[in-house]
Amino acid sequence: MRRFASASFLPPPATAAAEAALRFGAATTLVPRALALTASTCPWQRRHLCSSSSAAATAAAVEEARQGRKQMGATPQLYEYLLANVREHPVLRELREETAAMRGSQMQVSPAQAQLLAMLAQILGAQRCIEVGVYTGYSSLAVALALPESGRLVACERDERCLEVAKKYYQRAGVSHKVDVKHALAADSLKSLIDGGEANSYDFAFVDADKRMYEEYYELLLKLVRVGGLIVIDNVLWYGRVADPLVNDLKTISIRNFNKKLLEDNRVNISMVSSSHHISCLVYPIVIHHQTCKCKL
Ligand SMILES: C[S@@+](CC[C@H](N)C(=O)[O-])C[C@H]1O[C@@H](n2cnc3c(N)ncnc32)[C@H](O)[C@@H]1O
Repeated sequence: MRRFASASFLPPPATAAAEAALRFGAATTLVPRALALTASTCPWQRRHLCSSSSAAATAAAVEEARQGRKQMGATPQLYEYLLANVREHPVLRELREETAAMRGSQMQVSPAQAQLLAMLAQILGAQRCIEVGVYTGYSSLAVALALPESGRLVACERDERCLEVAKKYYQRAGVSHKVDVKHALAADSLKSLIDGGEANSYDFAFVDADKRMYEEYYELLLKLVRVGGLIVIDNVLWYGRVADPLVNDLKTISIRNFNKKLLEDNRVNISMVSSSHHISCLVYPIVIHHQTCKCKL
């Protein structure tokens, strides 16, 4: 039995022309073989927070997040360029702007990451998705927008106030009917899905919540995601800390152990992505309906 596990994401955008193009049509292609992607990437936000990080580096990273330069490894100039070249739905942009003023805004995936998540779901032909760790909804909204009308995204989050923001933007973007919000501890929500007979019925999952629970989420998601589906796991490089033998806090150790487990787990195929902005470009051809398409290709 093979599944894929992969991880992480992205930044925002920009042009009006690009905005209109963001609604992905229903994907129709299913992965032909039983594969599971397990990979993850380091969040752009805290790229300077590697082991040897000084207080100054930390402050720089915080300032960077505050300003929205959330692309790991990107200079301000490169980040601006990324923003100008990533398609971001206008409602995603509004959500990103509202979230920027909120506590924890550095947790939000970047627009480029969200774009990659949405494309992965689209390539998979995903109909049924799960997100663990919604925050204010940026990544979940990006995936929901990419799902067909009949698609469903189970959005697991424990923080009610964050969910209020997320739900507002699901509605604004016209995708509320696709999102099943689970306000509870994510592990409990995932267990409920399994108990409800939904094992092996999901195509795609994104994990972006408490790091010390990754192994448990992974095992639960392996039950829920079908063979040939994809599990994307954020933050597996933990801003470089996993590679620093001098860093041994509990979260870092958990992620290190989790990565080792994935490496040795022959139930899945894995791909560890070191930084989304190192990916040159993924282009997924779509059917264009000339009367309605406003895409600038
Ligand atoms: C990194 S943020 C998610 C960011 C989100 N993917 C986005 O793009 O905006 C992590 C979220 O996980 C939630 N979380 C942490 N532990 C959780 C748990 N045990 N159950 C449910 N949600 C949890 C936090 O409340 C937080 O909102």
